[in-house]
Amino acid sequence: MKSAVKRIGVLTSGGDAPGMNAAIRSVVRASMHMGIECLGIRRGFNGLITGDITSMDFVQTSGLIGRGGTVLYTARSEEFKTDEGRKKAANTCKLFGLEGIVGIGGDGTYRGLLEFSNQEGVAVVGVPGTIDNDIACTEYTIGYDTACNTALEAIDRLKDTMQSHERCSVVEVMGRHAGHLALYVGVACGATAVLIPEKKIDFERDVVEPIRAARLAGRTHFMVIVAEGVGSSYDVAAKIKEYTGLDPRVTVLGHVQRGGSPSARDRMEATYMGYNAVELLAQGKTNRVVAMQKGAYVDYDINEALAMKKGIDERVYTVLRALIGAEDKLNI
Ligand SMILES: Nc1ncnc2c1ncn2[C@@H]1O[C@H](COP(=O)(O)OP(=O)(O)O)[C@@H](O)[C@H]1O
Ligand SMILES: O=P(O)(O)OC[C@H]1O[C@](O)(COP(=O)(O)O)[C@@H](O)[C@@H]1O
Ligand SMILES: [Mg+2]
Repeated sequence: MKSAVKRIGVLTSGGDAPGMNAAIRSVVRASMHMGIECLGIRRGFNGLITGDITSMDFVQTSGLIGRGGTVLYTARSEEFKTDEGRKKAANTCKLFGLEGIVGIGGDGTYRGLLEFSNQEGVAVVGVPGTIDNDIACTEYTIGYDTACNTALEAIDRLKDTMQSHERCSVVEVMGRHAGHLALYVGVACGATAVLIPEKKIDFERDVVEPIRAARLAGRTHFMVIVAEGVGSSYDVAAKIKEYTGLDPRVTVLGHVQRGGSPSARDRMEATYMGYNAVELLAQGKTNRVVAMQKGAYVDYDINEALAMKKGIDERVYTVLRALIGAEDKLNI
């Protein structure tokens, strides 16, 4: 098959995620395999505006599969949200002969790609990369598995010292709009309570009662997981003190969750999705995003993808509530 594009660029944008490097490697090598030249665009959309472009080849992508972060750097570009910014980016594409862009990032990155393609006619494909797993069209985003495991490892360590001191721990997990990470980690660490932005919080029901139930069962240390999007974990801790008399310690896991060598799953997803993205451009397609649905790799129109909504996995939430001894009994 002859490729529809001869030269493309790859960029990473928004918050970084473990596995972005593996995706870059895959995009570059898949391109070479399909007879396409792939250039690296540094610093997200800013690099497209300023012409911050670097050549990429087989050797340069060697060793990238296991490296955290993104060698292309990432950025949040306000200028790209303007017509003038995108016009400058289009001139960069003309100068370097870029006919297509693969953008690895979150929903914001998809919006940027869409605006750019609509305004300037450059072919674009998005690859889902964010630890938040909050992109509606896909069950999985690159980085999520590693971030879950990183958070879990830290929480397991915290649990040791919380157990020794018979304390309550409040742990803030990343996710400014989404609670997928907090919920998953909460279930996996056997948390006493989990607070996520998708669920309206009744403090007595969702925090105090689970702590009480654990105490009545003989437990003397408690783990409360709070998603960033819920608000300040310090406020949650102060409220626990007020309601229970416990003196919680707060840990904000923060950006440590975004670092580290990607897990096997993230390396695999990044490699597959990167390959699929290049294949779409080679086939002459544009305005697509690669995704996973029911465990299979698929792709969507970006408009369609951005219009989709994604809630938390209600089944996981139900199981969590059941296992923390919440009162909402099922009628079976
Ligand atoms: N409506 C938009 N028009 C143009 N560019 C956008 C738009 N929304 C987001 N972007 C670009 O995408 C970048 C990344 O988006 P952001 O929401 O920060 O991260 P993520 O891609 O991880 O969701 C923004 O900094 C901006 O450059
Ligand atoms: O890097 P910053 O600007 O501190 O942003 C923090 C945010 O980025 C994330 O880590 C990832 O979000 P995006 O992938 O949408 O950029 C969020 O969980 C967190 O709220
Ligand atoms: Mg986002």
